[in-house]
Amino acid sequence: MTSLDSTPQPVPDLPDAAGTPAKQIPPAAVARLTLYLRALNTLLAEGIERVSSDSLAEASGVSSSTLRKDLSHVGSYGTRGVGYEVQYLSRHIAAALGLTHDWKVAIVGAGNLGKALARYGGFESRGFDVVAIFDADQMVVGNEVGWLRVSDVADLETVLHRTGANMVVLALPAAVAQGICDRVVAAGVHSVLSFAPVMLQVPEGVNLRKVDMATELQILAYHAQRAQAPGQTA
Ligand SMILES: NC(=O)c1ccc[n+]([C@@H]2O[C@H](COP(=O)([O-])OP(=O)(O)OC[C@H]3O[C@@H](n4cnc5c(N)ncnc54)[C@H](O)[C@@H]3O)[C@@H](O)[C@H]2O)c1
Repeated sequence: MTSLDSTPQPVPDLPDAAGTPAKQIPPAAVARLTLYLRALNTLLAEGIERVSSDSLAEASGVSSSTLRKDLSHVGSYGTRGVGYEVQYLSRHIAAALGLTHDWKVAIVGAGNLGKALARYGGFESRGFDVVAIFDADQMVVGNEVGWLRVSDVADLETVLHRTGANMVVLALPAAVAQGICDRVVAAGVHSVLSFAPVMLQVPEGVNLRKVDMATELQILAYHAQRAQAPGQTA
């Protein structure tokens, strides 16, 4: 049994741009690749075709040497004096991160958080299609959330299969999260993102990520406090 928290975890067998399995990319580098991708997509939207490693590093908030090392994991080195071709590199990183797949996301829990996530328009442009939202409360089932209608969690397995959902977000109370997670996994979904404030257990081979804003705020508070302490630099 494995249980992961929001600490970046090793990502095995990421495919390279050609779709063949590549060697494992260190978790911290995977996290930074998402930053580079975001910066590259901003450049693309601005019509910029080439970028130097220094500029891309600056836009991503990392050093040039870190950027070059991270990009070497996806086999993309750029050309000295010419830099990186923005569209090519963006596609290359997206492929390495598995973002060229068709991800269909189902949300379980149509409360404050679940509804906000379902209504957020920014997932689709990044390749994540929200295809279903569930709740157990019969006052909520059948309600419209964005363009979706809330399904009864009693029909979880049927709707997951019908919609082809391959990722599930848990926006549920802690007390029910493990039971729902078990059903999701038994239904064949192997990627779960949980907002529930509880440690979940999943079988080997299932990727579980936990988002915990309170922990992130505590880490931020720690750094802020250190920065304010006499003799410390930010
Ligand atoms: N990780 C974070 O940063 C973060 C931030 C905010 C909230 N949360 C957590 O996310 C969860 C949702 O928060 P919220 O504010 O949306 O709560 P909420 O009470 O508004 O929504 C929870 C929803 O889950 C539904 N539900 C309860 N049992 C269910 C079941 N067995 N199957 C399906 N649906 C069920 C409820 O009917 C309700 O609609 C909570 O556990 C909360 O603590 C985490």
